[in-house]
Amino acid sequence: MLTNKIALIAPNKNFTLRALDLFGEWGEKIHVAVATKEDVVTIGQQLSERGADALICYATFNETIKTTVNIPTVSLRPSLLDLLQCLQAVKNWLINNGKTVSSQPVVGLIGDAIGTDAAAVAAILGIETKNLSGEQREDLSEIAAVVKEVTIIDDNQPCEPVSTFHTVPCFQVTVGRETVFKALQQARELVMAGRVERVKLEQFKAIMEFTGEGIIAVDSRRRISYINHTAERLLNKSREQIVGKLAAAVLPDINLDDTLRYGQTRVAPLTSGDQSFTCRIVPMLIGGQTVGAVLAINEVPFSVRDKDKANKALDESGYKAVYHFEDFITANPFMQETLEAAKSYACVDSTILIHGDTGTGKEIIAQSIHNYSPRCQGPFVAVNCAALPESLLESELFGYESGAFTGARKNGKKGLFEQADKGTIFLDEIGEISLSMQARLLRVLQQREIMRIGGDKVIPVDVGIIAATHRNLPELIEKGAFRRDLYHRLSILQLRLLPLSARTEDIPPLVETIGRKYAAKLLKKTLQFSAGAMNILTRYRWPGNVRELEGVVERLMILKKDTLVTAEDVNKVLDISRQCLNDDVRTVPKGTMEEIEYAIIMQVLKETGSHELTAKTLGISTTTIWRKIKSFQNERQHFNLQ
Ligand SMILES: Nc1ncnc2c1ncn2[C@@H]1O[C@H](COP(=O)(O)OP(=O)(O)OP(=O)(O)O)[C@@H](O)[C@H]1O
Repeated sequence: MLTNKIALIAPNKNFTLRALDLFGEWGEKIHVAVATKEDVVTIGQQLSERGADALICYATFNETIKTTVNIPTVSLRPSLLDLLQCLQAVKNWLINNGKTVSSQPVVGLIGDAIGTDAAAVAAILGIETKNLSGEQREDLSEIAAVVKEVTIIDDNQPCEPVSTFHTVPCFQVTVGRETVFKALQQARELVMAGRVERVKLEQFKAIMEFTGEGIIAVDSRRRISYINHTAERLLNKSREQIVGKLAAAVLPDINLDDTLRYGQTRVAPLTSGDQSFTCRIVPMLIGGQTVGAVLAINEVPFSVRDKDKANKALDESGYKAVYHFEDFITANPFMQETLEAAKSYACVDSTILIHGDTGTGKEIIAQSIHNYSPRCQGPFVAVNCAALPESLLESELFGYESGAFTGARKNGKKGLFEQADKGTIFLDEIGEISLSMQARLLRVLQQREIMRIGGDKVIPVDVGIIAATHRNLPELIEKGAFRRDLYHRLSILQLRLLPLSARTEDIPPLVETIGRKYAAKLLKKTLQFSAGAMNILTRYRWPGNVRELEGVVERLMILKKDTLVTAEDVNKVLDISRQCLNDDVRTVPKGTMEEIEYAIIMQVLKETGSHELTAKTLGISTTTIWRKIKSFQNERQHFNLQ
């Protein structure tokens, strides 16, 4: 055990003796060890193990040692004043010996501790130098050929061999007493700061031991730096087995990328043996920089079997989100930023509004947000507000009590808000709901409670709300068709999805991913698209966006006998959609855009007999079909038209 908590690592015996003299003079009992380049790491580690709180290391030793010991180190090298004193003596010698300082008196500098600083100070004094620090001892004879007048060496080089090989005088730059004193002071301050930090750390650890949650800290290099007892118990592993290990090796379920790279908080399931836990991953921030992550592991009271059962129940109810952010293919920078924003939104509980045309991926984003959020274990309930008449939408959303209306179930019915409890409700086509429904919805958003139709009980609901629309809601507000207060409630966090025509760089990767998906589904080989084929695909307008693109790739997959898709193939397949539309347009009477659209939809609906097939034929979603029919009929009613 060291008596004093500070130790010095010196480069040679002379240095040691001088340092010991100084420490003796100041009444300091500092342990001084001599090291070489080869054994300095071992000596540093030994001193640290023997209880040193800080090391003062001679110049270049410090660079080698500071990353190998876990105590602070202070570098001890000649200060500028030390260099100035030595170089002034050299200058005086040159002058006294009749050498002209500025006319080629070559002064050799040897030693890593004096390098560039000495050259700079010499330049100020008008002395020309040559750095010989890289030269080997054996080459000292050659130094004589270069060094015309004087050699200056650092503390690490004894003067003797230099003077043996050539006759020029040798001056040594020594670390002065002032410099040693400053290093000692600095080491003391670091020890003090370290003590304060250690006390804080002990307090922090004590607090961490008292929290009910398992806590694991991970540093920026993804190594586990701390684990509390609860986490040891939950993972059934000891501190020794975990600390210092890579997080990925110990916790393979946990993905730290989003937290360490983007500073995001997220929640993820964590399994250990047959136990399942919920893990919150929070960034560790210092001055706005992410320097690591803290994992808070929460014991959830169900086993893997129960979890499977719960998942099965979710599967059976159909209220399950299948998409994750990775499923959203995009190479467009704006959309990539949108995905990042969506990930951040997933970590908070505010209402999110997604704008985007049909088929741009609003539902994928809504599902991904749910799966990324702390609500991911709960249900994901999607409601298409345009697909249901108002009375039905109301009873679907809020449920009803027994006998609430004729035809109501005997025992009443839970509404979708209740079914989405602890999960997320996705209100698609929110722009289509009536003003009275908007008023009811506003109350739910404000109070997070509902009342069933025919009931008098207030039921609290714990749901995340995501709404989506293709409509320009501020425009609807101006027309009096959408409540401003509801809009403000809904749009706390907003996301905008670009139409496919505004992000054509997404078309090749989407074609590839969709192609692979259908190839697997239809047990076929993947398609190769010629440059001409891809050119047409990227120039097409894609009114039905990604959904339409999916339809085109699926059609190609079915129709193609070989795997190479040419421009002609693409034109043919795109022509089917165009023809379908054009033929129908020719058969409908002239009228407004809405009237023509309505007529086309009704005609295809008559031919196909199903909303799904109509949607597929026209390259739009069933939601859009429902919405267009409904909005056309509403308008007719509103204006009393036939
Ligand atoms: N970026 C994308 N990457 C991969 N698939 C996508 C992407 N965007 C959309 N899709 C696919 O396109 C189809 C339509 O997506 P989605 O239902 O999410 O669109 P939407 O905007 O909700 O449409 P609508 O408003 O008409 O309901 C889905 O099959 C989805 O898988």
